[in-house]
Order: sequence, then C-alpha cells, then structure tokens
Amino acid sequence: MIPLLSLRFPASPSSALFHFSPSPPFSSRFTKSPFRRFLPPTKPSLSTNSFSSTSQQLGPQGPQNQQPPRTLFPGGYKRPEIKVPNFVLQLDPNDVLADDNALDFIDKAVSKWVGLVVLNGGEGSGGRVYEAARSLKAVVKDRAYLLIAERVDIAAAVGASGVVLSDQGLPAIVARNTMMDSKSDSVFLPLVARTVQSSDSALNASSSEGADFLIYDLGQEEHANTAMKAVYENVKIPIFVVNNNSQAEVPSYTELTKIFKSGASGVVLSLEDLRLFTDDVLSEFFNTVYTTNNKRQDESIVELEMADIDRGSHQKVGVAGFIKVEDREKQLIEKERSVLTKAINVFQKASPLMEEISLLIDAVAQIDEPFLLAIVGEFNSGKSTVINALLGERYLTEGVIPTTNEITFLRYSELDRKDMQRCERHPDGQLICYLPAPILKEMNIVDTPGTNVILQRQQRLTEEFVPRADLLFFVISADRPLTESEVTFLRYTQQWKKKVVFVLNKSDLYQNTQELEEAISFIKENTKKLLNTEDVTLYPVAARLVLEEKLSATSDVGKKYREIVFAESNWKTSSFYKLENFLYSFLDGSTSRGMERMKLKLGTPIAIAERMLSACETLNRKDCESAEQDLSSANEIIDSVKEYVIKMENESISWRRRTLSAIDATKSRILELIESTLQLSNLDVVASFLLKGESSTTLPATSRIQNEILGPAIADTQNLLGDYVTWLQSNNAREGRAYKESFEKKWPSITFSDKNYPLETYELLRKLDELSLKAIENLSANATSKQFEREVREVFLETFGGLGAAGLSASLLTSILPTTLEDLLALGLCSAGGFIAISNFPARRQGIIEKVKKTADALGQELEDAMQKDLQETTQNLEKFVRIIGEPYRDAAQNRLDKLLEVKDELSNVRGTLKMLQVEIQNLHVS
Ligand SMILES: Nc1nc2c(ncn2[C@@H]2O[C@H](COP(=O)(O)OP(=O)(O)OP(=O)(O)O)[C@@H](O)[C@H]2O)c(=O)[nH]1
Repeated sequence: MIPLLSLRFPASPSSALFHFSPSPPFSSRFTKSPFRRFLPPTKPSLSTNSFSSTSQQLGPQGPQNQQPPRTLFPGGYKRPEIKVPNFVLQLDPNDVLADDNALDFIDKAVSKWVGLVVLNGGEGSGGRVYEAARSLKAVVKDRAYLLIAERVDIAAAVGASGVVLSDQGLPAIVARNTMMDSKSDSVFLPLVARTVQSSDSALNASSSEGADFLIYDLGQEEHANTAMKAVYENVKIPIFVVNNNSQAEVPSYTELTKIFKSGASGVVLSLEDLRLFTDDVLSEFFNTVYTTNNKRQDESIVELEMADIDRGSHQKVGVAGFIKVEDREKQLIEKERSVLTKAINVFQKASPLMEEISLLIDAVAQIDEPFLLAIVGEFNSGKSTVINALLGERYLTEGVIPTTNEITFLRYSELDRKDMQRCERHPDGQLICYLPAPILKEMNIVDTPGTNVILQRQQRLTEEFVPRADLLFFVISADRPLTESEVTFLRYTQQWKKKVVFVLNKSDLYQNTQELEEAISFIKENTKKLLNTEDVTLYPVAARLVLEEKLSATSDVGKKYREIVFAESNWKTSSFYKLENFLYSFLDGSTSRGMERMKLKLGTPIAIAERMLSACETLNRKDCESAEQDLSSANEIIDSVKEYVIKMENESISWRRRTLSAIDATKSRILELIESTLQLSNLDVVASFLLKGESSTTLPATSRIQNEILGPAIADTQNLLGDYVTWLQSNNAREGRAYKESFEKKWPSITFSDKNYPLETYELLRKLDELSLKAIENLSANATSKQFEREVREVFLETFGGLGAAGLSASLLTSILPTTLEDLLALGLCSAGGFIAISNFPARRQGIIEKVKKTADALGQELEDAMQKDLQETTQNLEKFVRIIGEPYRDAAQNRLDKLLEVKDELSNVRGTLKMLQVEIQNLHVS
C-alpha cells in the first residue's frame, strides 16, 4: 500500500538501488557491491554444490529421474532480479543479421556492461526476427536477459528471458503465462517489460499491470528529466530510459550520468550508441554512478540509524519487543542465535548455492527485533483498512483496485502529530513507515500486497515475506469467503508453520447474524481441515465501519472508541474489539497469550531453519545417492576389465588352436616324409649314405623338410604369431582408450591431466614381451632339417653299416618288397647275421617318429605357453592401466561421499539441536 500522507524519500531518489528480495531494514544483506542485484543466478537456487552438480550427468540415480526441488517458494517460481544501474541494448534484427561484427561486439558488451538485450520484433518479417533472436540467444547465453519486443511467440521459441510489450500490447499476465507455458522447466518467472511514454502508463504498468521493469521513452520533452522525477518516486520497478532529448545524436557521457543520477535505473542504447563509448568511459561512468549511489545508500543507512536513535530506546529496552522478558527468555534468544548461526554454517556447507539461506540469515539478524505481525490476504479484502482500523488513523491507502504493491513496514516513531508519518524506501525495495501509533511500540505491522494469480509479482513479494512473519492476520473478504487461491495461499503459509488468525472482514455486508454465523462456520470448518487443527481463531470484523467510528470518536472529545462500541453493542463493530483484545493480550508477556507471542517470535527463525534443513537433507540425500552411484559406477568400470579379460581369453583360444593345428599339420607332413624315407627298400638313400659317406650329400627328404615343410611352416607360424601379438596390442590400445573415454564421458566436469598419472601409464597399452614371437624365432628350418637328416643317417648307418652293400639285391628288394615287414623278411633271408641289425630298423624308425612327435608337441606346448603369457601380460597391463586411470575418479567419488556423509552427520546434529531448542521454547511457562 502506498502511504497516503507525506511520503518522504531519502534526499536523492534511490529507485536505482531497489532490491526486490525480501530483506529486512538494516539487513545484513546490505552489501556494498557496486550494483544492486536484480539478476537471477544462472542456476536454480536449490542446486547442489559444485561437485554434486557435476553428478547431474551421472547414472540412473541422477537428477534426470529425480526432479530437484526448484525453490522453497510456491509454484517453484522466483521473481527474476534485475541488476541496476545497467544498460539496455536495443537491437533491430538487421543489426544482428547484416552486421558481421555485431555478434562479437554484443558478446563483449554483455560480458561487461549490458544487463538486458532487447530485440525489436515489431517490424520486419517473423523469420528474420526469429533468426536474429536465435543468434542473440546463442551469444548472450545467461549473462544478460534477452527480451523480444512484441513477439511472445518468438521469445518462447528461442527460450528468451521475456518480452517487452508496447503500451497498447498484450496484457502482462497473458504474455507471462504464454512464456511460462513454454518455459515449463524454468525456476524464474518470465520477465515482462512495458514501453511507456507517459507517467500515467508508467504507474499503471508498474502497479496493476505487474510489469517487471519499464522502458520509458522520454520523447522530445524539454524538461523530460524534471518530469521524470515524479515517476521515479512513485514507480517501484526499475525504469530504463530511452533518451531522445539529446541535442547530439548520441547521449554524451555527462548526459548519461545525469539520467542515472536523476533516478533512472539505466539507459537504453542502440548498438551504434554503445559502440561510441570506449571501455574506459563506461568503466568510469559505472564507477561514478556507483560511488554516488553507494554514498546515497550509506547516507540512508545513517539516516535510518539516526531515526532509530530518535525513536528512542524502546526497542532496545524490551528485547524482541517483549514486555517483562525474563532472563530465561533472554538466554533462550542468545541460545537460539548461537544454534542458528551454527546451523547456517552447516546449511551453507550442505548447499552453497541455496539462495534462500538469506532468509535465515536475516531472521537471525532480527532475532531481537520487535514481533512482526503481517497482514495477508487477497487484494481488495481490506488488509489496509484493517490496519488503519487497528491504528485508529487512515495511514494507508485503501481502494477497490489493488493498491498495495510493496511490502510496507509500519514501525513506531514519536512524532508530534497523530496523523503524521514518515516513510522511507529501503534499498531492498521495502517501504518503512514510522508512525506514532502506540501499538507499534510493541510490534511491527506489515501490510503486504494482495495475493492473487493475476498479480504475480505482488503475490511473490508476499509469499517471500511470509517466512519472516511471526503471526499472520489472514484477511478474508465477506463477499467471497475462502476462495481457491486463498486456500492455496493458506496451504503455503503452513509450509512455514505460521500461526494464522483469520479476520473475516466486511462482515457488515451480511444482512444479519445468521448469515454471518453461516459464513463463520463455513470458513472454520474448511480451515480446520486445511490446517489440520481444531483450534481456528476467526474474528469477524467490519474494518471500514470501525475505522470510521474511531476517526469520529477521536474528534468527539473524551469519548473513547471502546465506550462507543459497548454503548452501541453493535455486532458489526464490537467484534473488532475482540480482535484488538486478542492483540493487546498478546502484548503482555505475563499472560499465556503473551507467552504464546514469545514462543511464536522464537519459533519463526526455527521454522525457517527447519525448512532449510529439510531442503538440505533432501539435497544431501540425493547427493549421497549420486556419490554412491558414482563410486559404484567407477568401481564397475574398473571391474569390467575382468569381463574384457575373459573375452580375450576366449578369443585367444582360436589363435592358439590355429597355431597348434599348424604345428600338427607340419608334424604330420614330416612324419609322412619319415615314413616314406626310412624304408629298407629306400635303397637310393641307403646306398648314398653307405657309399658316399656322411657329409657328401644331403638327403632329398632333408631339403624337402627344409624347403617345403618346415621353412614355410615356420614362416606361416611366425606370421600367425605376429598377427596374434598385433591383435593383443591393438585390442589393448583400443580398450584402454575406450575406458579412458568412458570415464571422461561419464564425469565430463572432472578433468585429470595426463600429468596426474605415472609416466609409464600409456606405455602399458603398448608394452608386450612378445614371448610367442620369440619362441618361434628360435626355430630354424635349416637347423631342424639338419638335425632330422642326422637322425635318419644314424638309423641307416646303424642298420646297414655291418651288412655291406653287396649283400643286397637292389632289384629284388625294390621290385617285390614294398613294405617294411617284407623288407625285414627279405633281409632276413639275405643275411642271417644282418638279421638282428635289420630287425631293429623299425624300432629305430619308430624312435625318430616319436622324437619328431615329441619335438613337435613340445614346440606346440612352448608356443601355447608363450601365447598365454603374452595374453596375460596384455590383460594385466590393461587392468593396471584402467586402475590408474579410474583411481582418481573413484577417489573423487569416495571423497565426495565422505564429505557428504560428514555433512549428513552435521545436519542430523542440527536437527537434534533444533528439536531440543523447540522443546525448551515449548516448555516456557508464565512465571
Ligand atoms: N463494506 C466494507 N468495505 C470495506 C471494509 N473494509 C474495507 N473495505 C473496502 O474494500 C476495499 C479494499 O480495501 P483495502 O483496504 O484497500 O484492501 P486491501 O486488501 O488492502 O487491498 P490491496 O492493498 O489492493 O491488496 C476498499 O474500497 C475499502 O473501502 C469493510 O469492513 N466493509
């Protein structure tokens, strides 16, 4: 509600310093950052800490499947904040599409000076606007807000932050809802700005319209800046000015500074304008504006502090505004402060990005501030009138259209006249009014904007304020008792465990007490169910009548209002007395109501802490799950090498089989050759051995073995084993790379440089002793065949050496005795003395055969072992490689889990301490 009387702003208007977050007067959040923040963070407010945010890509337990809490506020939406002072860069599609350097320039501009980019969509083809919007979105990213003028459809299609509507454009609510439907996963409400050209439309757009900021076209008015002063004072949302009043084409530095200093939140510049300013000029400009504004803030703090001192020491005397505060209560306050300060540390550790923590920080900072009674309800329900009636003076504006657009604090101040008030705008955007109403000595009363879906901005303001209140007066209008949106809002208040007292206002509208009773029982019945309690407090009142009576009573010398009430025993006004009675009994700490007030006051920060705690616990639980999942994923990947080893073992069987069968084939061929060579009938051989001597000639069989069998067989086997070794190495290298990639892909945000790994790590993928190749390399066809020849020669010599060649009839033997047995028989016949020697021939031949078999088998075994060892070496190397590569990921997950479990313990300690504190507070009794 805008106060009616003598609204006094600080010496210089500070609208450029508005901050829309709920924050108390003298808040600890009054930082000296160069710019007040209206900007939303680029991430959801209840997001996880940086490591856990990396886990968003992780595994099935990741947030894909579990929606993280978006914000503590209802509907999951937050109002976006706009940083001021700031520049708005206004572009035409042509600026973006036809100018090659534009995007680079815009990129630089949004990284430094520009907080809002507006693309004109009104003119030109939709296709070009869309194309330009897409390019802009890609460049601007989340560094500035991108708004599309007049094209809600394009804004929605490119995922812009909002729209700018002309004076005659769509209603803000329609534009916002259309955008919201398309940005279903966004935490932030879409921005809706209005271009206005007159102070009337500026006021209208900022209040009932619910625009988030204004673009004010100053036009060619000569005294535009002076005319704007009134607008700056009355409009509570940021105003960015389009300056057409300059003589020059582009506003000069001095002109810009003047606009900012006059109270505007910023200036709208074209691409051309902005290009004319150098970085140095802009930087100096921001510094100047900041210094001036900051000084202004400091001054306003000093002013407010002085005002505090002026108001006297009543706030200091009664800690938390309590009367008769005993030492016990003071101790409790101190204890609560210390418990909550520790809790804040734990919450910040558990969820560093949780913005709502500022609620708790503020609540702790205000722990010994006066009791806070907030009047809430739908717009037009009569909240301001109820407050005026309580205060006995028309301090706040009343009206049939939404009139309260800001959180308005009413605080006590000794002022000379009863109807006087002094209001100041706090840099956070809240209005603080100092009034001489006695009830304010003991409590601060807060008028809040009406809740209603149409007034989204106002609704958010109230919702965000609710957690801070110690008691809510929920004003319901008699002409619409308990609407659906009231029920929703009521449910929301219960999330913060707020004590609610219902005020059924405008009960004068009922014809008779029966109607009133019916309405009361309807509301009570339903709220009992909603609040899950039998204890519903409801006061039917007619605030307007009471206020009128009080006002006339004060003019009626000596006649007190209560006397009038009693005297006239008018139900329409007397019930208001009960409400006042309730409030006054609340003020007395020696009564049980007073004690309840103390409990409520102490309970407010605890309720906030509990919600933070639940949010942190939920996050912590999810983070723990995700860390556990990470850990087991890392272990699974590392362990999966075993499967690879088994696969390799299976596949290597066929390699070994091929090698062995090559050896077998060679063996068979050699054996065949032996069979055919070592025959008694093979007189050519015999004769050449016996007649020509040992070294004179080479057996034909020997050269066959060397050239046709062993030589090619060894070469083939060498090739085979070469392929085998390559197969092992390339598999290892490929698998190694794949493992590394799978770690990197799974945890893209954790990067380990190769320096993190021991030097020989990558060598592991190449390293191999190549035992199989070495084994075959030692085998020479020449040497083997020579050895074979020696063996054969020995057999022949030992057999025939004693007989002499003459004893043999070559023609006879070769023609009729083809087989070994027959050989023997023939030889037996030929020579009785040679029989023994010859009879040993088959055994000797068998000896060679056995030897060849044994040699071949041994070779097979040797190669098989060597192949097995090569396989083992490669797979062990791969296992080692994957362990080395995976270890940092596993360690990171383990460390994260350990830290999260530590935080979990701390959170559970906080829960325990809060519980104990709550029990202590509940045990407070009237002494
Ligand atoms: N009949 C009747 N009208 C009332 C009563 N109290 C307030 N009104 C009227 O209701 C309208 C709204 O009153 P406000 O006090 O401005 O309501 P509000 O809830 O503060 O409105 P917002 O600030 O816009 O949310 C005004 O026209 C009041 O005169 C009452 O007791 N009886």
